[in-house]
Parts: sequence; C-alpha cells; structure tokens
Amino acid sequence: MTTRTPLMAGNWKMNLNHLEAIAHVQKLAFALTDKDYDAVEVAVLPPFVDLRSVQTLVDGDKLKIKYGAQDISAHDSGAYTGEISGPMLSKLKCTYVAVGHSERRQYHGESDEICNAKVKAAFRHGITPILCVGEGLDVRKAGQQVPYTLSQLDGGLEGVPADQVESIVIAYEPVWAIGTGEVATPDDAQEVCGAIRGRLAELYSQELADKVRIQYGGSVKSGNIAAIMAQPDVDGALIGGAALDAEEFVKIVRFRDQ
Ligand SMILES: O=C[C@H](O)COP(=O)(O)O
Repeated sequence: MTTRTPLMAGNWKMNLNHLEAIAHVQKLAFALTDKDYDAVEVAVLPPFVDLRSVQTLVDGDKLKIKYGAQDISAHDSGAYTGEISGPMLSKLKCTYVAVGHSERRQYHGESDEICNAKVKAAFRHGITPILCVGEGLDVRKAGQQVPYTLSQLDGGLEGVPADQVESIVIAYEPVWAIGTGEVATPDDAQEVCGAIRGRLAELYSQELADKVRIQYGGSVKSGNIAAIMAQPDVDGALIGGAALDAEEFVKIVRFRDQ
C-alpha cells in the first residue's frame, strides 16, 4: 500500500509570459478545490521570468499550488551569463526544479555529470529536483530503454546521499513520446518506472525507494492519465502541452474521476 502523494506538475516550457502566467494560475486556483489538493500535489514550472509573479500570487492568495523552475545553474553565483542560481530560486520560494529535461540534454548538451551537479545545487538550496530521465526512439527500438534510463539515473544521483534522495522526484520521459502525441503504453511506463524504483532500492534501500515519487511524462492528457496512474510505480506526471490548457490540466489532476 503506497503512501506516496501523486505529483502532477505542469512544465510550461517556453510558453506563457508573466501576465499570461498570472491569468493561468488564477484559473487553476479558481478550479482546484481542497479535495483536489488533498488527493494530489499540484505544481507548475513556469519560465524564469514568470516566477516572481507566480510567487506573489501564490503568497498573496495563500494558494496551495506549488511552483518551481525548469532549470538551475550548477553554480551558486559568479560569471555565468544567462544562468539562474539555486539561491535565486530559493529566494523565490521555489519548491521544485526540473533537472536534465530531455530538451536541456538535447539542445544544451547537458550530460549526466552536469545534471548531477544541478541535482546537488538544488538540494544545497532546499529545492526538490525533478530529475528527468528517458530514452530516445533508437534506444527504445533496440530494446535498451531500461539500462539506458538506469544509467542516466545512476549518473544523476552519483554522490547524492540518501537523506536527500528520499525526497527527490524522478520523471521518466521517453523522448519519443514528448510532444509527439505518441504516448507510452501504461505497461511501457510501468516497466521503466518499476526498474527505476528497483534501482533506487539497490543503490540505497527498499524503504527509500518506496518513498520516492516517480512521474511519467510524454503526451499526457486527461484521456490517457487514468490508465497510466493505475500502474503501481507511477506516482504522477510531468505534463507539457496539456498543462497550458487550465481546464485540461485540472482534468488531469482529477484523473480519478476519469
Ligand atoms: O516536461 C514535460 C514533457 O516533456 C512532456 O511534454 P508533452 O506533455 O508536451 O509531451
């Protein structure tokens, strides 16, 4: 019997300016009820430039919605033009930060070593990393999705102690399913999410592995979320496109009603 609270996190990617962000979070706040928040943790990951506006709204209206960033610098300060540090995100009271999203790995050359440094930077400043892992189509076609993803997991967690890892969130996002409309089957999601939990048990302990939330991400919508959430090792979703539509995101949060 799991006691893990599902985490539904909307990764807005490079969408919604700060004014649109306010309107969007207001729509979510209007629709979501205490019953929703009791059942599911709800978070949004807006672009950096929206975070102060979202923080002001969440603080001012005492909203239960959580928020976080889409990336974090591995460094805490200094001559790193364009980067945003852990102390800056922590000052904005970010609960979460995505680390190693496949779009960061693909377009910004983020290696497992960089992701590992970013995981450590997040923990250093009291922010929970959502470490993203997952294979591309070539790896999936070769049937190597489990070893490939576990190797990313190992790299991302290198040297991270158990007392931090027990609060981490892992997002399994098969790259071939991101923004393509191609959803992994519930069995595909379970295969890799189950393997991730198994690996956490090997690296740390079964007790720790049972605490860690593992999300699925990749073309999640209200119509497919219930079957994915029915899998024993899937504890939520990292939602891209569908999170930009407030009504659709709320339906995903209410996956139990589907
Ligand atoms: O972070 C979210 C994932 O990349 C999934 O994006 P998507 O729901 O648009 O496929």
